[in-house]
Amino acid sequence: MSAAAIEATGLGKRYRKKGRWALRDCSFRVPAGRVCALVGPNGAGKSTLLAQAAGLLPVSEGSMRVLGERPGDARDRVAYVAQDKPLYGQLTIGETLRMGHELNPGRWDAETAERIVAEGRLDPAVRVRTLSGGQRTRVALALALGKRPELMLLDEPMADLDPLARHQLMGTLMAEAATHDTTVVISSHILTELEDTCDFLLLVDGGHIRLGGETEDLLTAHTLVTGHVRDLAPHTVVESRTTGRQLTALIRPEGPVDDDWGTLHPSLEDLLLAHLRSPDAPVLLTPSAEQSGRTAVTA
Ligand SMILES: Nc1ncnc2c1ncn2[C@@H]1O[C@H](COP(=O)(O)OP(=O)(O)OP(=O)(O)O)[C@@H](O)[C@H]1O
Repeated sequence: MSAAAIEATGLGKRYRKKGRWALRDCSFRVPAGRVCALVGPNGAGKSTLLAQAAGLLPVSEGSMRVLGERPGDARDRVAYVAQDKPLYGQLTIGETLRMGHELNPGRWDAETAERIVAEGRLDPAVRVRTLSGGQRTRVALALALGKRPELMLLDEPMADLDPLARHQLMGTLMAEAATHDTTVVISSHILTELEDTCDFLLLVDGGHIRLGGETEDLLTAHTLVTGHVRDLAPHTVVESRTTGRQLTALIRPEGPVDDDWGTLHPSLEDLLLAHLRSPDAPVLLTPSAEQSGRTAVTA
């Protein structure tokens, strides 16, 4: 089994004593070198999980290892781009990149950081406080990629970028990740963006991991069936809906599927939406996402 970039065992977080759990009982691993989509509805716990992995939020329960270390200890090798992209407004873009250089001696990739800024046609002499939301995002990603991290934690990084900039920056991000074998964990609500770029998936909902594993494996483990289906046994049913006598269901086949049923391969969107609409569907972690010593499928 390949090394893990992130491993969590029984991970939990609550922000206030006796408050609601933002994350609970999360056990999973993200293998090194993967581009992992972190998806889930608003308030699911994605930002909490990323901030914990970045070493910025203490773990309330359970444990987490990042690049084999306690999260805070791995900070030099990790780049984290938070949703609000905190940058020093009084610095110019050029000064911001110089700060990146000084904070990351021996690792800093000035050429990449400067190229990302230049591709956005940003003047290095301009102060960060005068930038638009999307332009700040570009500078934050330039800082993150300039660090040449082993792990990038990106919290909805593309949300305020125009479609062209999003496409171009996503391309740069993926090319850099592939060249340097960087692990990327990226949260987003834009499923199409993730479908094209991510090879690993974590679905968080209500503070729990619902799905985890190689995207291909998770898709292959499911089938969309339609037809005059009365009994879906022995298959595991994620979601089923009936219109008249016609039934449509997303199942995890537990053996051959009836020849009379129509079958389709689900898209990533089919898979995620069916799980989000069915919070009681059993959890599925493929072997690459499960913690060593745990079973492949946990209910
Ligand atoms: N600083 C905080 N204090 C108290 N509760 C918080 C805090 N930050 C987050 N929470 C709560 O923790 C839960 C998870 O929030 P989190 O921001 O991690 O979700 P998310 O999946 O990133 O959501 P979104 O998609 O809207 O960004 C929510 O119920 C939220 O209200």
